[in-house]
Amino acid sequence: MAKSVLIIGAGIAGIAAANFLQKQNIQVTVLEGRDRLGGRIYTDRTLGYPVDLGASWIHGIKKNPIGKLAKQYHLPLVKTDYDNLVIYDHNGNKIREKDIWKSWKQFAKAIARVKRKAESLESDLSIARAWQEFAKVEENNEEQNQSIDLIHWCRASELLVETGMDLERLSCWYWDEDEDFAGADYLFPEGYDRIVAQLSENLDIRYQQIVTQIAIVEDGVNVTTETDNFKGTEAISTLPLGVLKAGSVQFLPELPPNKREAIARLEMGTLNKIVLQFPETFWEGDRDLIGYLNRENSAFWEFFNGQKCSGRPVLIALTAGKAARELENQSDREIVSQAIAILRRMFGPSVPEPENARVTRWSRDRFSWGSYSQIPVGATIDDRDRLAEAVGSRLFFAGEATSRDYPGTVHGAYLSGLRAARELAEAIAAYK
Ligand SMILES: Cc1cc2nc3c(=O)[nH]c(=O)nc-3n(C[C@H](O)[C@H](O)[C@H](O)COP(=O)(O)OP(=O)(O)OC[C@H]3O[C@@H](n4cnc5c(N)ncnc54)[C@H](O)[C@@H]3O)c2cc1C
Repeated sequence: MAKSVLIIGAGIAGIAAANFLQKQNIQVTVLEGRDRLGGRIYTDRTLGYPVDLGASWIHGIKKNPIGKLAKQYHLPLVKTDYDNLVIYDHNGNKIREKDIWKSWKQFAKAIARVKRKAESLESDLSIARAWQEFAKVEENNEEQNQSIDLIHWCRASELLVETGMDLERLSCWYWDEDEDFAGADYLFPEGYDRIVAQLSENLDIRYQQIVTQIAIVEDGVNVTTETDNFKGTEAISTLPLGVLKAGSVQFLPELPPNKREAIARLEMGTLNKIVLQFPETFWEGDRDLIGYLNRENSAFWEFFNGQKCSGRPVLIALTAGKAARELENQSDREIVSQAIAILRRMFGPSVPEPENARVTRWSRDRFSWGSYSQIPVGATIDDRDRLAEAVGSRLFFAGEATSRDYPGTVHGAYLSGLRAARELAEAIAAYK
């Protein structure tokens, strides 16, 4: 019987899987709920130039498959460096560089101690609790408020903004269990979506097909969308963890208990971006990152200098975790004015109103319900493997949350798509 595979989701995982299978001469149809490609790779061009509202960076270029694709497709890249950083306090004082590096060292020592101590305990605990018990930072820094604030800034930058998860939820045992590629980080000045566009050439992609049911039947898989029915001999689901958690797609028969439990245990973190385009630059344009010593615990710790990539006077405020989710309840105008208020504390009252702004709300996006998956207390890294397991020989799973080694990244999602496609191809070969 001729094979025809259905792939659910036209993010990088789904497109990677489709591309692989089509090259094996297997007929593939991709079903996508949105009216565009890329999922959490989302390049906005409404400002007249590309701005990535989802993924921006290739994290670690060496041997990174996304770096290889960029080279293969001749896509220009811009190198960035998180260490090229400046930090201001709420009175507009610039922190001395040597104080920043001293705090990074203190933070690195403290978090290593926290992790070591936590791992000697019988059960996992949140980073926030473990930090409180074992960091010993406050005791060592009596009367040194700025130094403590700086260590808290490092913690927020490394843990909160990086994972999008509140430290009260984030697992101390597993938060950094993923692997890294070596080398510098790079941005796509023409937009991250160029990668997905290139990979998806000649694929049969059906847009605005919002999947509501995936049923394994005797001779294949039936997929029902809000408007149509599709029949395949096999299927690959790349539905994000947030969508699986929301339960908006029914599986028939029900997914096995170990997969359902893993879905319930893992969580989505939230990272949002507020893109602010100004008439001109008022910050140090050669810096990559501008930090805010957020003593009052506002939603804002970091502003990324978008000028390096876009050539325009653009700052991108990054907000994460609960503060980011709460901010999503407000209007764009209110969110922007809060970001501007923080910039005025850092750079003074002359900071102008932005000419243009774009605001993301990833935790309310019905096609992802969050930015990327994380391991909270109560879940383990094995839950990612449970998420990745095929159901029988017809239904396969991919997506960033299924990646044990590289979760929450574009390269992890891409590799998961290839892994699921290989599993499917092997299953076909086995019953030929
Ligand atoms: C703000 C932000 C910043 C990030 N920054 C980086 C970064 O700098 N570097 C990096 O490597 N990674 C980054 N990431 C993570 C990266 O974007 C993701 O890990 C990766 O893109 C996930 O790919 P995926 O194919 O697994 O999922 P997705 O891209 O979410 O693809 C899943 C697809 O399924 C579709 N879908 C969902 N529900 C349905 C349905 N019911 N019916 C049909 N289709 C459906 C979705 O629309 C989507 O297109 C960032 C993510 C966010 C949100």
